[in-house]
Amino acid sequence: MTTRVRPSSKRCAVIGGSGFLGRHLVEKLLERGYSVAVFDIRQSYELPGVTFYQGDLCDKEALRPALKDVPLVFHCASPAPASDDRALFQRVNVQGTCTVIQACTELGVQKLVLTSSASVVYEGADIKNGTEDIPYTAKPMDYYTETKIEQEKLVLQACDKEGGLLTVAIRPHGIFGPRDPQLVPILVDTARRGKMKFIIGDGTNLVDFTFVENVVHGHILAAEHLRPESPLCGKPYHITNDEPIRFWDFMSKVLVGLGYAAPRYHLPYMLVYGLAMLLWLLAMLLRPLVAFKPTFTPMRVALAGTHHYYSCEAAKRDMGYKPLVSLTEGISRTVESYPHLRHGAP
Ligand SMILES: NC(=O)C1=CN([C@@H]2O[C@H](COP(=O)(O)OP(=O)(O)OC[C@H]3O[C@@H](n4cnc5c(N)ncnc54)[C@H](O)[C@@H]3O)[C@@H](O)[C@H]2O)C=CC1
Ligand SMILES: CC(C)=CCC[C@@H](C)[C@H]1CC[C@H]2C3=C(CC[C@]12C)[C@@]1(C)CCC(=O)C[C@@H]1CC3
Repeated sequence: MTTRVRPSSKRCAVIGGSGFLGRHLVEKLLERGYSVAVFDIRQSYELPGVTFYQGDLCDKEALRPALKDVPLVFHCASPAPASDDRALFQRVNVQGTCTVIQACTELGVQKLVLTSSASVVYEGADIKNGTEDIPYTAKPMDYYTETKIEQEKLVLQACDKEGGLLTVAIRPHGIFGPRDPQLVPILVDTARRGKMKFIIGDGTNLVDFTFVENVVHGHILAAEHLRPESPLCGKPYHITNDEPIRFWDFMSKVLVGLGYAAPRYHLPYMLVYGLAMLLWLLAMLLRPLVAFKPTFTPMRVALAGTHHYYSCEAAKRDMGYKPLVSLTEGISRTVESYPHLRHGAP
C-alpha cells in the first residue's frame, strides 16, 4: 500500500525558477518560510531551502518528481521573446503548458499560478489604463505573444472549483530589476552601438515598467488568495507599478544612470515603424542565406512609440495588492546592480 504524504502548505514549486523573475520569486518565497522545488531546463544558482530539478517542462516524467506532494505551483518559464522561434514557442508555451496542467492534475496539485503577460491584448495601438476585460488581440505582433495568449487560455480554462486544480494568471508588463537579462542589457547594447540617439515619435507616450519585486508580490498574493470561493479562480490580473511613465523618460533615466547620453533627436513614428517592417521582411526573406536580427523590430518600435499602460485596480480589490517599491527606487536599485554595464566599464 502506498501512503500519500499530505502536502505542506508552505511547500511550492517554481517552473522557470532559474530565470530572472523566477529567481526573485524563489528568494521571496524562501524569506516567507516556503520550501521550494525549482524546475528549469538549466540550473543557474544554488540556495539553501531549494531543491533543483533540471528538465524540459514538455516532459511529464521529468516534471513529476518536482511537483510531487506540492500544493502550489508557479509557472513562469518561457523561451525569451527575442528568440522569435515559432516552433519553440509553440512547443514550450502551448504544448508544454498542457503538460504542466496534466501533471498538476494527476499529482493533485491544488493551485497553479501562471505568469502571463499584459501584451496578450496589445496589437500596436494605444492602450490607456487597460482593464482585464479587453479581449485578447486577434492580431498578435509576434509569435511570443501569440503563444502567451494560447497559454493563458489553457491555464484559465483548466480552473476547477469543484475540488480540482485552481488557476489564476498574472499579467505583468515591462518587468525590470537586478539580473534582468533583457531590458537593460538590450538597451545598453543598443546605446554602445550608437543607436540610442533617437526618440521614436513625440516622446509623450505613457507605459508601464514594473519593478520585479512588485511582480513577485503580486504572484504570492494571488497564490495566497486563490481559494474555491474567491473571485480569483480562472481570472487574469494586471500587476503594475501603478505609475505609468513616458517610455523615453524611463529609457533616459536608465541610460543616464549608467553614464550614457539620453536620446535627443525625434524621428516620426510611422517612418521608423515602416522601416522596421521592411527590415523584418528582409530578415525573413534572407533567413536561409544569412541570419541577422534587427534591433528595432516592429514590436519594439510599437512598444516605444505608443501608450500601453494597464489598471491594477482588480488586483488591489481582489487580493489587496499595492506596489511595494516605487519606480524611482526600482530604477536606482536596478542601475546600481549593473556596474559592468556602466559607460566605460571594462
Ligand atoms: N520580462 C518581462 O518583461 C516580462 C516577462 N513575462 C513573463 O514572465 C515569465 C518570466 O520571464 P523572465 O524571467 O523575464 O524570463 P527568463 O528567460 O529570465 O526566464 C525564463 C526561464 O524559463 C526557463 N525555460 C525556458 N524553456 C524551458 C523549458 N522548456 N523547460 C523548463 N524551463 C524552461 C529558462 O531556462 C529560464 O530560466 C515568462 O513567462 C514571460 O513570458 C511577462 C511580461 C513581461
Ligand atoms: C526601442 C528599444 C530598442 C528599446 C530597448 C528596450 C527594449 C528591449 C524593451 C523596452 C520595452 C520592453 C518590453 C519587453 C521586452 C524588452 C523591451 C522591448 C517585453 C516584450 C517582454 C515580454 C513581454 O511579455 C512584454 C514586454 C513589454 C515591454
